[in-house]
Amino acid sequence: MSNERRAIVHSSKPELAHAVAERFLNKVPQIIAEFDEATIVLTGGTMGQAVLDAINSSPKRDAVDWSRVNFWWGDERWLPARDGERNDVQARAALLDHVAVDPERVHSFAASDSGLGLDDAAAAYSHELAQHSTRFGTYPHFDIVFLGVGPDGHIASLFPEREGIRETERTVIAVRNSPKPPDERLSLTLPVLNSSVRIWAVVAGSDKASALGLTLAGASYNEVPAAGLEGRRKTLFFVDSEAAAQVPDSLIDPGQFWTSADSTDEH
Ligand SMILES: O=C(O)[C@H](O)[C@@H](O)[C@H](O)[C@H](O)COP(=O)(O)O
Repeated sequence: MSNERRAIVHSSKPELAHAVAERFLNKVPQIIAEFDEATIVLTGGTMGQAVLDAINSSPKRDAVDWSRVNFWWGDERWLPARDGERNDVQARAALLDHVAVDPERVHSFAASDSGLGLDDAAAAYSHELAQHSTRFGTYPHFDIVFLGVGPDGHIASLFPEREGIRETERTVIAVRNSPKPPDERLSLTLPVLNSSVRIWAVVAGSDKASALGLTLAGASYNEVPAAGLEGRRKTLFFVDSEAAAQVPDSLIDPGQFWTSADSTDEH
């Protein structure tokens, strides 16, 4: 199957969040029907949370058998377990606390008050991934990886011109001196993110236009980490019109400027 990579443009941030939520709510039941479970990697950041909020407010929310959904995170901020800036705390507040998830299927990174050091926390998550790996792998099969993209092109906690973005052996890294606060973070590495069947990057705002343009024009991933994204089947950049300002026309989905009513299309 060919690997597709393209941008799907929505007119505003709320439209964008709503459309991605609807797509998710159509896709996940199909995945569960076929494989008996669905495995999702969540992201931090404003659009990641906006999508979870939109999923939570959708009338289709309760049509999903949430007890069959496995949740992992692409990255985490190294903060205490209850800190409101943690990605998992935000995701729980936006969605996971409102649906009947199976707690054993929700895989948070360790917190800074867990008693583990940062490197041990990275090793622990790596171990947890391996425990749920497919037959030959060191991490699970992922159906959908959600990501945000920073103004510098970072994804998860993989930043431009840092070692982490070039890591190919480890599945999880500890990040220190992060350009985006907090200073310390944990992140899946690019090969793990790219192992997903689908990558859905959700990107909004004019401050992301340059990074997104470079990403889709094929910049080096060392300089623009998002340019290294390549899911096994589809790599979709769901964007608002401000973020799309520098994307070459040929890479914009022909159904561009979809309204939410059009977004039930399934790929
Ligand atoms: O923990 C985090 O901060 C992230 O996972 C990070 O990679 C984020 O997704 C981007 O920085 C985009 O964030 P915004 O959507 O808030 O710009």
